Amino acid sequence: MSALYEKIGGQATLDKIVADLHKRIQADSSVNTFFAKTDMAKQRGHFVAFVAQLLEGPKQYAGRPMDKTHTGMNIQPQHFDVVAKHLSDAMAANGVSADDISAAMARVSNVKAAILNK
Ligand code: HEM
Repeated sequence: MSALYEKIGGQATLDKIVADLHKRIQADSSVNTFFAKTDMAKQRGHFVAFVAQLLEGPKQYAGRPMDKTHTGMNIQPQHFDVVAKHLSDAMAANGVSADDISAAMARVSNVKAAILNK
């Protein structure tokens, strides 16, 4: 079990963070068009599993790799930054400390290259 995954409150907190993140994304016209045809309930499950794994929690992500998932979307750095900011705000809103948010976001930035310009 990872210190970080446990520290932020484990699965229960992560579920809340990702639900909150999706609300923020859907309310933001600079990124919500990307998700127009997405089944958000299904995507939420995948995202929770992926982020749990990223934080060294249980290995349960069984979705597609990041480059394949985002193929054809032509995601630009500004889109990535908007989604990353919503994720960081969602963590803060759910009681994650500033230090833990920084550590989590450093891991999220590791997947940036796999997601951009695909
Ligand atoms: C912040 C880092 C990001 C991570 C860790 C991430 C992770 C994921 C994961 C795990 C999935 C589900 C994969 C699957 O269904 O097999 C997914 C799907 C998706 N992502 Fe990302 N993503 C990120 C950033 C973004 C950004 C910036 C955008 C666009 C602004 C985006 C757009 C999408 C869309 C539209 C889908 C759904 C595809 C579909 O409907 O099948 N993602 N992402």
